[in-house]
Amino acid sequence: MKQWRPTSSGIWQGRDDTAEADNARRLFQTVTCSTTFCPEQQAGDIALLGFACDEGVKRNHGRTGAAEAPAILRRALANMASHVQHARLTDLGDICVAQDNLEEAQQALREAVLACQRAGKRTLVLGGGHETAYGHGLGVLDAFPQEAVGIINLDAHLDLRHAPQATSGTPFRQLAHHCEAQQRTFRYACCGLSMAANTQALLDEAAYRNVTIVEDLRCLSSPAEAIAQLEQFMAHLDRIYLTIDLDVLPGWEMPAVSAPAALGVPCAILMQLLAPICRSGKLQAVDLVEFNPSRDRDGQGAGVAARIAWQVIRWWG
Ligand SMILES: N=CN[C@@H](CCC(=O)O)C(=O)O
Ligand SMILES: [Mn+2]
Ligand SMILES: [Mn+2]
Repeated sequence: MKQWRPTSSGIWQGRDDTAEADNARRLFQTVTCSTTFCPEQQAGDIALLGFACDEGVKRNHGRTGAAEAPAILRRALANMASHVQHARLTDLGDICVAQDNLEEAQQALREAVLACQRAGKRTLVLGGGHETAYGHGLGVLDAFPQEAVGIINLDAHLDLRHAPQATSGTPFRQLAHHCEAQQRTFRYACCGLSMAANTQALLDEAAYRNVTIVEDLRCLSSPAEAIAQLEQFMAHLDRIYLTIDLDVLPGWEMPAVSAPAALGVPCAILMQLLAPICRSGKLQAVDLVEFNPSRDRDGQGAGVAARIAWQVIRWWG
């Protein structure tokens, strides 16, 4: 796979406490890394993939920098504790974009995800703008052709844009078209949506596609009601693909994105929404997208993003 590269040696590093106790381990000590892309030969329950891509955000007229996210997020995860309950991670490297060819990179991500899922692993993809979701989503749909696969997007934006080419604003419109072509039902929920950040045209498209919308205001005023709405959506699914656009968080908590949210759903509430999704027994794939390290402040955003990823891994185990 020409778009593939292994993770640089030296990324998974941290503080070594094992002289204190054998179980005083951190993720850098329990992750397995591979120098070739062979998911079926790797131990581990969760395949970690990076999508090193700026092209989707660039085409969507946003602030680029998301291509650096996989490396920065791995570094931020490396020093976090690895408990016995954790699902085990295997790092299967990055998919990169060659010569601005986003479509080719999304296809490479789709194939990599499918290979991981077929090898019995769940997939955790870090990086890129939300164009990551087209490749990741296709891979998950391919892996379970006969099952009801639902997408839960934690995001201020619907990303159902109509555009002449793929961007970070189009992935769910593209997945809807894919489902149509395959005569599959498109099952999509967007949670944390800001009405102020989505045009009437996008809301009309969402209504036409029967999208479940949980507004940011609902998440803030009544997390329990937001969870009930998500549980109703999940009840009809066999598998869940969860995609976390970090601009769902408030800008003060997550400055490191292309489009920081004025209001947003704070991490503490987001965790309450994540718990039932992660514990549903249906969660098959997760990604964290739109993280832009060049806009971070003192590593704050990286820390928040890594904590969310860590929590998913913990609850997934
Ligand atoms: N990934 C999607 N991003 C948003 C960006 C919004 C903005 O730049 O304000 C979108 O396309 O709607
Ligand atoms: Mn998005
Ligand atoms: Mn967004």
